[in-house]
Amino acid sequence: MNLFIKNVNMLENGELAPTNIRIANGQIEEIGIGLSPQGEQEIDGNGRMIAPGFVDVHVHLREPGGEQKETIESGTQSAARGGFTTICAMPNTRPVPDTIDNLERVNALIEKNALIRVLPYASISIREAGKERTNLTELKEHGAFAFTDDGVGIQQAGMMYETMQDAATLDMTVVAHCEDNSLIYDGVMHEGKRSAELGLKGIPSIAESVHIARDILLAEAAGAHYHVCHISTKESVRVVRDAKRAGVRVTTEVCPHHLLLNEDDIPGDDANWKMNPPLRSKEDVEALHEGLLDGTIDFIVTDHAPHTLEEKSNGMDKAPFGIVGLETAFPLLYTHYVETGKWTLQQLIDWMTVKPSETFNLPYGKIEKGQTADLVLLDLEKEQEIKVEDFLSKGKNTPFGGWNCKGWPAMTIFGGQIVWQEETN
Ligand SMILES: NC(=O)N[C@@H](CC(=O)O)C(=O)O
Ligand SMILES: [Zn+2]
Ligand SMILES: [Zn+2]
Repeated sequence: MNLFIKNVNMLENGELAPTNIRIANGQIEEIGIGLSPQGEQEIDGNGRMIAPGFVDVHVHLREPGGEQKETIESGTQSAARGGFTTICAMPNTRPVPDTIDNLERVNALIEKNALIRVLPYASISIREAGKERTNLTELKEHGAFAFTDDGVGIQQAGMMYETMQDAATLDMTVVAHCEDNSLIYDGVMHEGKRSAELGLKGIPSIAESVHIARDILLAEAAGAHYHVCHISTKESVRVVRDAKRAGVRVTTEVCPHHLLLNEDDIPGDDANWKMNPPLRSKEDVEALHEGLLDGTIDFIVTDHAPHTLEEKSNGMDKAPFGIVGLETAFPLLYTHYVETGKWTLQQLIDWMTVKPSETFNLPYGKIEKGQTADLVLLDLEKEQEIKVEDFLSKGKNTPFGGWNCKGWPAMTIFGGQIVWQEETN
Protein backbone atom coordinates (compact mmCIF):
# COMPACT_ATOMS: atom_id res chain seq x y z
CA MET A 1 0.00 0.00 0.00
CA ASN A 2 1.34 3.41 -0.94
CA LEU A 3 1.08 6.22 1.60
CA PHE A 4 0.18 9.88 1.41
CA ILE A 5 1.34 11.71 4.54
CA LYS A 6 -0.44 15.03 4.71
CA ASN A 7 -0.32 18.06 6.92
CA VAL A 8 3.16 17.57 8.40
CA ASN A 9 5.94 20.02 9.20
CA MET A 10 9.43 19.34 7.92
CA LEU A 11 12.73 21.04 8.75
CA GLU A 12 14.02 23.16 5.90
CA ASN A 13 17.12 25.24 6.59
CA GLY A 14 16.45 24.99 10.29
CA GLU A 15 12.78 26.07 10.11
CA LEU A 16 9.68 23.90 10.28
CA ALA A 17 7.59 24.31 7.14
CA PRO A 18 4.30 22.60 6.21
CA THR A 19 4.37 19.93 3.53
CA ASN A 20 3.01 16.57 2.31
CA ILE A 21 4.91 13.42 1.35
CA ARG A 22 3.89 10.83 -1.23
CA ILE A 23 5.39 7.35 -0.78
CA ALA A 24 5.31 4.74 -3.53
CA ASN A 25 6.97 1.32 -3.54
CA GLY A 26 8.75 2.05 -0.29
CA GLN A 27 10.37 5.22 -1.58
CA ILE A 28 9.74 8.92 -1.22
CA GLU A 29 8.19 9.91 -4.54
CA GLU A 30 7.18 13.52 -4.00
CA ILE A 31 7.43 16.17 -1.30
CA GLY A 32 5.49 19.42 -1.47
CA ILE A 33 2.82 21.71 -0.13
CA GLY A 34 0.61 21.52 -3.22
CA LEU A 35 0.35 17.73 -3.49
CA SER A 36 -2.93 15.85 -3.21
CA PRO A 37 -3.61 12.16 -2.64
CA GLN A 38 -3.96 9.81 -5.60
CA GLY A 39 -5.68 6.86 -3.97
CA GLU A 40 -2.94 6.13 -1.44
CA GLN A 41 -3.60 5.34 2.21
CA GLU A 42 -3.78 8.77 3.83
CA ILE A 43 -2.05 9.63 7.07
CA ASP A 44 -2.96 12.96 8.64
CA GLY A 45 0.03 14.34 10.49
CA ASN A 46 -2.16 17.00 12.13
CA GLY A 47 0.68 19.49 11.91
CA ARG A 48 3.19 17.28 13.68
CA MET A 49 6.81 17.15 12.63
CA ILE A 50 8.15 14.63 10.12
CA ALA A 51 11.82 13.69 10.39
CA PRO A 52 14.09 11.07 8.86
CA GLY A 53 13.94 7.82 10.83
CA PHE A 54 16.66 7.86 13.48
CA VAL A 55 19.91 5.98 12.93
CA ASP A 56 21.73 4.38 15.89
CA VAL A 57 25.05 2.70 15.17
CA HIS A 58 25.45 1.38 18.74
CA VAL A 59 22.77 -1.06 19.93
CA HIS A 60 22.93 -4.36 21.83
CA LEU A 61 20.18 -6.73 20.66
CA ARG A 62 21.52 -9.74 22.64
CA GLU A 63 20.32 -12.37 20.13
CA PRO A 64 21.72 -14.97 19.67
CA GLY A 65 22.50 -16.21 23.16
CA GLY A 66 21.01 -13.53 25.41
CA GLU A 67 17.33 -13.80 24.52
CA GLN A 68 16.26 -13.39 28.15
CA LYS A 69 17.62 -9.80 27.97
CA GLU A 70 16.42 -8.87 24.46
CA THR A 71 15.71 -10.41 21.07
CA ILE A 72 16.02 -8.99 17.59
CA GLU A 73 12.22 -8.79 17.58
CA SER A 74 11.81 -7.01 20.94
CA GLY A 75 14.86 -4.80 20.34
CA THR A 76 13.63 -3.62 16.94
CA GLN A 77 10.13 -3.03 18.34
CA SER A 78 11.75 -0.89 21.01
CA ALA A 79 13.77 0.93 18.34
CA ALA A 80 10.66 1.56 16.22
CA ARG A 81 8.85 2.99 19.25
CA GLY A 82 11.83 5.29 19.77
CA GLY A 83 11.66 6.53 16.16
CA PHE A 84 14.64 4.54 14.85
CA THR A 85 14.62 2.89 11.43
CA THR A 86 18.27 1.82 11.15
CA ILE A 87 20.29 0.32 14.00
CA CYS A 88 23.64 -1.43 14.09
CA ALA A 89 23.86 -4.54 16.25
CA MET A 90 26.91 -4.98 18.46
CA PRO A 91 28.66 -8.36 18.26
CA ASN A 92 28.97 -9.24 21.97
CA THR A 93 26.43 -12.04 21.53
CA ARG A 94 26.86 -15.82 21.94
CA PRO A 95 28.12 -16.88 19.53
CA VAL A 96 30.00 -13.76 18.47
CA PRO A 97 29.75 -13.00 14.72
CA ASP A 98 33.44 -13.82 14.25
CA THR A 99 33.28 -16.30 11.35
CA ILE A 100 31.23 -16.54 8.16
CA ASP A 101 28.93 -19.14 9.78
CA ASN A 102 28.33 -17.11 12.93
CA LEU A 103 27.71 -13.92 10.97
CA GLU A 104 25.36 -15.70 8.55
CA ARG A 105 23.44 -16.96 11.56
CA VAL A 106 22.93 -13.37 12.70
CA ASN A 107 21.96 -12.34 9.15
CA ALA A 108 19.30 -15.07 9.06
CA LEU A 109 17.87 -14.02 12.44
CA ILE A 110 17.71 -10.40 11.30
CA GLU A 111 16.03 -11.40 8.05
CA LYS A 112 13.43 -13.36 10.00
CA ASN A 113 12.78 -11.19 13.06
CA ALA A 114 13.75 -7.56 12.53
CA LEU A 115 11.02 -4.95 12.22
CA ILE A 116 13.43 -2.27 10.96
CA ARG A 117 16.87 -2.26 9.31
CA VAL A 118 19.54 -3.98 11.41
CA LEU A 119 23.14 -3.85 10.25
CA PRO A 120 25.37 -6.33 12.07
CA TYR A 121 28.86 -5.63 13.31
CA ALA A 122 31.44 -8.40 13.15
CA SER A 123 34.12 -8.78 15.79
CA ILE A 124 37.81 -7.91 15.63
CA SER A 125 38.89 -10.97 17.61
CA ILE A 126 37.58 -14.53 17.82
CA ARG A 127 34.92 -14.67 20.60
CA GLU A 128 35.95 -11.08 21.42
CA ALA A 129 38.64 -12.78 23.48
CA GLY A 130 41.43 -10.52 22.24
CA LYS A 131 43.73 -13.41 21.30
CA GLU A 132 43.21 -14.22 17.63
CA ARG A 133 42.09 -11.90 14.84
CA THR A 134 39.04 -12.59 12.68
CA ASN A 135 39.12 -12.64 8.87
CA LEU A 136 37.93 -9.13 8.06
CA THR A 137 37.81 -9.72 4.30
CA GLU A 138 35.42 -12.65 4.63
CA LEU A 139 33.31 -10.90 7.22
CA LYS A 140 33.00 -7.83 4.99
CA GLU A 141 31.91 -10.05 2.09
CA HIS A 142 29.18 -11.51 4.30
CA GLY A 143 27.69 -8.19 5.26
CA ALA A 144 29.60 -6.90 8.29
CA PHE A 145 28.73 -3.25 8.84
CA ALA A 146 32.06 -2.49 10.58
CA PHE A 147 34.41 -4.20 13.04
CA THR A 148 34.42 -3.91 16.82
CA ASP A 149 34.94 -5.88 20.04
CA ASP A 150 32.51 -3.60 21.89
CA GLY A 151 32.08 -4.63 25.50
CA VAL A 152 35.85 -4.92 25.89
CA GLY A 153 38.88 -2.94 24.76
CA ILE A 154 41.49 -4.37 22.40
CA GLN A 155 44.39 -4.72 24.84
CA GLN A 156 47.20 -5.39 22.38
CA ALA A 157 48.31 -2.40 20.31
CA GLY A 158 49.62 -4.82 17.68
CA MET A 159 46.22 -6.43 17.25
CA MET A 160 44.61 -3.01 16.85
CA TYR A 161 47.26 -1.88 14.37
CA GLU A 162 46.93 -4.97 12.18
CA THR A 163 43.13 -4.67 12.27
CA MET A 164 43.36 -1.03 11.19
CA GLN A 165 45.74 -1.88 8.35
CA ASP A 166 43.32 -4.52 7.03
CA ALA A 167 40.34 -2.22 7.54
CA ALA A 168 42.06 0.57 5.60
CA THR A 169 42.61 -1.79 2.66
CA LEU A 170 38.98 -2.93 2.83
CA ASP A 171 37.66 0.62 3.24
CA MET A 172 35.94 -0.41 6.47
CA THR A 173 35.74 1.31 9.85
CA VAL A 174 37.26 0.09 13.10
CA VAL A 175 34.92 0.91 15.98
CA ALA A 176 36.46 0.83 19.42
CA HIS A 177 35.31 0.39 22.98
CA CYS A 178 38.27 2.08 24.62
CA GLU A 179 39.23 0.62 27.95
CA ASP A 180 42.68 -0.43 29.12
CA ASN A 181 42.11 -3.40 31.43
CA SER A 182 45.23 -2.62 33.43
CA LEU A 183 43.64 0.69 34.49
CA ILE A 184 40.14 -0.46 35.54
CA TYR A 185 41.03 -1.68 39.07
CA ASP A 186 37.73 -3.61 39.39
CA GLY A 187 35.83 -0.31 39.30
CA VAL A 188 32.06 -0.22 38.98
CA MET A 189 31.57 3.56 38.66
CA HIS A 190 33.66 6.65 37.88
CA GLU A 191 36.61 7.13 40.19
CA GLY A 192 35.96 10.41 41.88
CA LYS A 193 34.14 12.20 44.64
CA ARG A 194 30.97 10.11 44.44
CA SER A 195 32.70 6.69 44.38
CA ALA A 196 34.52 7.74 47.54
CA GLU A 197 31.24 8.79 49.17
CA LEU A 198 29.52 5.53 48.25
CA GLY A 199 32.53 3.40 49.10
CA LEU A 200 32.50 1.78 45.66
CA LYS A 201 35.54 1.04 43.50
CA GLY A 202 36.22 3.59 40.78
CA ILE A 203 37.18 3.38 37.10
CA PRO A 204 39.64 6.22 36.41
CA SER A 205 39.19 8.41 33.32
CA ILE A 206 42.60 7.32 32.01
CA ALA A 207 41.26 3.79 31.45
CA GLU A 208 39.44 5.31 28.44
CA SER A 209 41.56 8.27 27.35
CA VAL A 210 44.87 6.39 27.23
CA HIS A 211 43.36 3.82 24.87
CA ILE A 212 41.93 6.51 22.59
CA ALA A 213 45.30 8.29 22.43
CA ARG A 214 47.06 5.03 21.53
CA ASP A 215 44.49 4.15 18.87
CA ILE A 216 44.60 7.58 17.26
CA LEU A 217 48.32 7.21 16.65
CA LEU A 218 47.74 3.72 15.28
CA ALA A 219 44.93 4.95 13.01
CA GLU A 220 47.18 7.70 11.71
CA ALA A 221 49.92 5.19 10.91
CA ALA A 222 47.49 2.72 9.31
CA GLY A 223 45.44 5.34 7.45
CA ALA A 224 42.21 3.79 8.72
CA HIS A 225 38.86 5.31 9.66
CA TYR A 226 38.74 4.88 13.41
CA HIS A 227 35.53 5.46 15.37
CA VAL A 228 35.51 5.82 19.17
CA CYS A 229 32.51 4.36 21.03
CA HIS A 230 30.61 6.14 23.81
CA ILE A 231 33.15 8.89 24.60
CA SER A 232 32.87 9.99 28.24
CA THR A 233 35.87 11.96 29.57
CA LYS A 234 37.19 15.47 29.03
CA GLU A 235 40.66 14.13 28.23
CA SER A 236 39.17 11.86 25.54
CA VAL A 237 37.41 14.85 23.96
CA ARG A 238 40.64 16.83 23.94
CA VAL A 239 42.61 14.01 22.35
CA VAL A 240 40.00 13.49 19.61
CA ARG A 241 39.81 17.24 18.97
CA ASP A 242 43.58 17.47 18.57
CA ALA A 243 43.62 14.40 16.30
CA LYS A 244 40.93 15.85 14.03
CA ARG A 245 42.96 19.06 13.77
CA ALA A 246 45.99 16.99 12.82
CA GLY A 247 44.00 15.35 10.02
CA VAL A 248 43.56 11.86 11.51
CA ARG A 249 40.42 10.03 10.29
CA VAL A 250 38.82 9.76 13.71
CA THR A 251 35.13 10.13 14.59
CA THR A 252 33.23 9.62 17.83
CA GLU A 253 29.79 9.28 19.40
CA VAL A 254 28.20 10.22 22.71
CA CYS A 255 25.26 8.72 24.63
CA PRO A 256 22.29 10.66 26.07
CA HIS A 257 23.07 9.49 29.61
CA HIS A 258 26.60 10.84 29.47
CA LEU A 259 25.22 14.23 28.41
CA LEU A 260 22.36 14.32 30.91
CA LEU A 261 23.83 12.80 34.06
CA ASN A 262 26.99 13.01 36.13
CA GLU A 263 28.39 11.02 39.06
CA ASP A 264 26.59 13.19 41.62
CA ASP A 265 23.23 12.05 40.26
CA ILE A 266 23.87 8.47 41.35
CA PRO A 267 21.49 8.14 44.30
CA GLY A 268 23.15 5.14 45.93
CA ASP A 269 23.95 1.51 45.34
CA ASP A 270 21.44 1.08 42.47
CA ALA A 271 22.62 -0.74 39.33
CA ASN A 272 20.26 1.19 37.05
CA TRP A 273 23.03 3.76 37.28
CA LYS A 274 25.78 1.34 36.30
CA MET A 275 27.02 1.51 32.75
CA ASN A 276 30.29 1.40 30.88
CA PRO A 277 31.76 3.93 30.55
CA PRO A 278 30.40 5.19 33.85
CA LEU A 279 28.73 8.53 34.55
CA ARG A 280 31.66 10.90 34.88
CA SER A 281 32.20 14.24 36.62
CA LYS A 282 30.41 17.52 35.96
CA GLU A 283 33.51 18.83 34.14
CA ASP A 284 33.55 15.78 31.88
CA VAL A 285 29.89 16.34 31.00
CA GLU A 286 30.63 19.98 30.15
CA ALA A 287 33.46 18.86 27.86
CA LEU A 288 31.14 16.41 26.10
CA HIS A 289 28.67 19.22 25.40
CA GLU A 290 31.43 21.47 24.09
CA GLY A 291 32.75 18.64 21.95
CA LEU A 292 29.36 17.97 20.43
CA LEU A 293 28.77 21.63 19.66
CA ASP A 294 32.21 22.20 18.09
CA GLY A 295 32.05 19.04 15.96
CA THR A 296 34.69 17.04 17.86
CA ILE A 297 31.90 14.59 18.70
CA ASP A 298 30.11 13.61 15.50
CA PHE A 299 26.75 12.25 16.60
CA ILE A 300 24.60 10.58 19.27
CA VAL A 301 24.03 6.86 19.93
CA THR A 302 22.07 5.13 22.67
CA ASP A 303 24.36 2.16 23.52
CA HIS A 304 21.05 0.42 24.31
CA ALA A 305 22.22 -2.33 26.67
CA PRO A 306 19.33 -4.37 28.11
CA HIS A 307 19.81 -6.66 31.10
CA THR A 308 17.29 -8.59 33.19
CA LEU A 309 15.67 -7.17 36.31
CA GLU A 310 17.25 -9.97 38.29
CA GLU A 311 20.79 -9.16 37.10
CA LYS A 312 20.26 -5.47 37.77
CA SER A 313 18.91 -6.00 41.27
CA ASN A 314 22.32 -7.22 42.42
CA GLY A 315 23.72 -3.82 43.41
CA MET A 316 26.53 -1.86 41.76
CA ASP A 317 29.26 -4.35 42.64
CA LYS A 318 27.71 -7.41 41.04
CA ALA A 319 25.31 -6.23 38.32
CA PRO A 320 26.37 -6.07 34.66
CA PHE A 321 27.15 -2.70 33.07
CA GLY A 322 24.56 -1.11 30.76
CA ILE A 323 21.24 0.70 30.46
CA VAL A 324 18.50 0.71 27.80
CA GLY A 325 18.06 3.82 25.68
CA LEU A 326 16.13 3.42 22.44
CA GLU A 327 12.72 4.50 23.75
CA THR A 328 13.90 7.52 25.68
CA ALA A 329 16.69 9.11 23.61
CA PHE A 330 14.74 11.62 21.57
CA PRO A 331 12.25 12.79 24.24
CA LEU A 332 15.04 13.24 26.80
CA LEU A 333 17.31 15.22 24.49
CA TYR A 334 14.48 17.24 22.97
CA THR A 335 13.15 18.21 26.39
CA HIS A 336 16.46 19.03 28.01
CA TYR A 337 18.35 20.67 25.16
CA VAL A 338 15.99 21.82 22.41
CA GLU A 339 13.12 23.02 24.60
CA THR A 340 15.64 24.88 26.75
CA GLY A 341 17.24 26.57 23.74
CA LYS A 342 20.68 24.99 24.18
CA TRP A 343 20.49 23.16 20.85
CA THR A 344 18.44 23.77 17.76
CA LEU A 345 15.97 21.13 16.63
CA GLN A 346 18.04 20.80 13.45
CA GLN A 347 21.18 19.98 15.45
CA LEU A 348 19.46 17.24 17.44
CA ILE A 349 17.85 15.71 14.34
CA ASP A 350 21.15 15.82 12.44
CA TRP A 351 23.01 14.11 15.30
CA MET A 352 20.44 11.30 15.22
CA THR A 353 20.10 10.90 11.44
CA VAL A 354 22.36 12.39 8.80
CA LYS A 355 25.56 12.62 10.85
CA PRO A 356 25.85 8.92 11.71
CA SER A 357 24.75 8.07 8.15
CA GLU A 358 27.47 10.24 6.60
CA THR A 359 30.13 8.95 8.97
CA PHE A 360 29.47 5.37 7.87
CA ASN A 361 28.53 6.11 4.24
CA LEU A 362 24.95 4.94 4.72
CA PRO A 363 22.32 6.24 2.28
CA TYR A 364 19.85 7.06 5.09
CA GLY A 365 18.96 9.92 7.39
CA LYS A 366 17.48 12.34 4.83
CA ILE A 367 14.01 13.10 3.50
CA GLU A 368 14.55 13.39 -0.24
CA LYS A 369 12.88 12.25 -3.42
CA GLY A 370 14.10 8.77 -4.35
CA GLN A 371 15.20 7.92 -0.79
CA THR A 372 13.87 4.87 1.00
CA ALA A 373 10.85 6.01 3.03
CA ASP A 374 12.25 5.74 6.58
CA LEU A 375 10.41 8.38 8.57
CA VAL A 376 9.30 9.32 12.05
CA LEU A 377 6.34 11.47 12.94
CA LEU A 378 7.17 13.40 16.12
CA ASP A 379 4.69 14.91 18.53
CA LEU A 380 6.74 17.78 19.95
CA GLU A 381 3.87 18.93 22.16
CA LYS A 382 3.05 15.59 23.74
CA GLU A 383 4.21 15.43 27.34
CA GLN A 384 4.43 12.15 29.17
CA GLU A 385 6.32 10.41 31.90
CA ILE A 386 8.90 7.74 31.06
CA LYS A 387 7.28 4.54 32.28
CA VAL A 388 9.47 1.43 32.12
CA GLU A 389 6.37 -0.76 32.03
CA ASP A 390 5.53 0.80 28.65
CA PHE A 391 8.88 -0.18 27.12
CA LEU A 392 8.72 -2.63 24.25
CA SER A 393 12.29 -3.57 25.11
CA LYS A 394 12.62 -6.53 27.45
CA GLY A 395 15.13 -4.38 29.32
CA LYS A 396 13.68 -2.07 31.98
CA ASN A 397 17.09 -0.98 33.25
CA THR A 398 17.17 2.80 33.07
CA PRO A 399 17.88 5.63 35.49
CA PHE A 400 15.30 7.79 33.66
CA GLY A 401 12.09 6.11 34.88
CA GLY A 402 9.59 8.72 36.08
CA TRP A 403 11.21 11.60 34.16
CA ASN A 404 8.68 13.80 32.41
CA CYS A 405 9.48 14.51 28.74
CA LYS A 406 8.09 16.22 25.68
CA GLY A 407 8.63 15.22 22.07
CA TRP A 408 7.40 11.66 21.65
CA PRO A 409 7.38 9.66 18.42
CA ALA A 410 3.81 9.17 17.18
CA MET A 411 4.48 6.91 14.19
CA THR A 412 7.50 5.20 12.65
CA ILE A 413 7.58 4.29 8.97
CA PHE A 414 10.25 1.93 7.64
CA GLY A 415 10.59 1.37 3.90
CA GLY A 416 7.13 2.86 3.36
CA GLN A 417 5.45 0.59 5.95
CA ILE A 418 4.08 1.69 9.29
CA VAL A 419 6.09 -0.34 11.82
CA TRP A 420 4.92 1.38 14.98
CA GLN A 421 2.28 3.91 15.97
CA GLU A 422 1.15 5.35 19.27
CA GLU A 423 -2.07 4.01 20.67
CA THR A 424 -4.87 6.48 20.24
CA ASN A 425 -8.18 6.16 21.99
N1 LIG B 1 27.67 -0.13 27.74
C1 LIG B 1 27.51 -1.03 28.67
O1 LIG B 1 27.49 -0.69 29.85
N2 LIG B 1 27.33 -2.34 28.39
C2 LIG B 1 27.37 -2.96 27.12
C3 LIG B 1 28.76 -3.15 26.61
C4 LIG B 1 29.41 -1.91 26.08
O2 LIG B 1 28.80 -1.10 25.36
O3 LIG B 1 30.61 -1.72 26.30
C5 LIG B 1 26.65 -4.30 27.20
O4 LIG B 1 26.77 -5.10 26.26
O5 LIG B 1 25.91 -4.52 28.16
ZN1 LIG C 1 31.33 -0.39 24.87
ZN1 LIG D 1 27.92 -0.96 23.67
